Amino acid sequence: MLDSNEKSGIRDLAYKLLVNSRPWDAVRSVEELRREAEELPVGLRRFMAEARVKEEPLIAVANLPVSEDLPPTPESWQEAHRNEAGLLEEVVLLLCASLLGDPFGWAGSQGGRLVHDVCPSRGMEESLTNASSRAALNLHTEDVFHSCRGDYVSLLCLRNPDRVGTTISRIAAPDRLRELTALWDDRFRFFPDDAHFADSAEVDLDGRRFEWGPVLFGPKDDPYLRIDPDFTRPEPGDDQAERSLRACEAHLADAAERIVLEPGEALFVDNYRVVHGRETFTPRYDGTDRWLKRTNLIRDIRRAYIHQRSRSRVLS
Ligand SMILES: O=C(O)CCC(=O)C(=O)O
Ligand SMILES: [Fe+2]
Repeated sequence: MLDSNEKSGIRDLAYKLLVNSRPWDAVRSVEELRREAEELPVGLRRFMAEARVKEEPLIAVANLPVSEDLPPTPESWQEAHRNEAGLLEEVVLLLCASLLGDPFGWAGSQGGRLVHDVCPSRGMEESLTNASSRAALNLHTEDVFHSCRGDYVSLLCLRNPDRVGTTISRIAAPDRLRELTALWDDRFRFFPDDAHFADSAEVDLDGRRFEWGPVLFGPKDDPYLRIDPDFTRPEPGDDQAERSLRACEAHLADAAERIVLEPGEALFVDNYRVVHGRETFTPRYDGTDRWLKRTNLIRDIRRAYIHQRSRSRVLS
């Protein structure tokens, strides 16, 4: 929890960066943001450094600045982008996030933007994207399909008047999964989610490029996790893998908790240790809807450069 001096210091820093970087382009400014993050309050920097080395599953920072004259919640990310809605908050998120990792984007997701707007959109209410509302987002690893998926999903809340919960879960008792050895094998196909098919979500899974891999990997006693029930499929006929996958999902469902983000609160979700999702809600579409800014962070951007074969933070 930041105190009021720290909060206003962060506001001033973000504001200064923004006025010196017009027109705003997060990709162009990201290196400067990392440098300027050294001006953030020392308590925050130490807190984030410690959380990073300890691989804390969830890192919460409260009392970040949000503009008093925040514009109405946009009805889509495109509208947010066009109107540059919530730029100060975008810079605040990027500053804090860059203490943990390197922000990056996906060419096919929200137009390659580094910072996404999470707000309910008309026509998307039941979709499997973060523009949904009436349908829940199941607990998932972000961008499960890709070996360069983020190490963290960073969320900064601008508005959440109906106290809609973000759901989170992790492997609470690794021992209970010990028998499910299939989870450690490359017996699972991970498909891109619908957010990567902006205008063509009707492309069925079979038409999407996927990666093979395990659901559990890394430290045996406290494994990393890769799972998204909607986009993870064993090979047809591999009943053991299928059963193990369902058991793992049930384990995660049992351990699920909800976190209600408040305006000015940021949550950094370790995407290797924690799955996240969202409860259902009724969209308002009156400018007062729930609104988050979100960015993906990778701990070593070189993983992305190697995949991309170029120094680009926007992966395709
Ligand atoms: O809206 C939320 O709380 C999380 C949505 C989500 O899964 C995401 O943006 O990746
Ligand atoms: Fe997500």
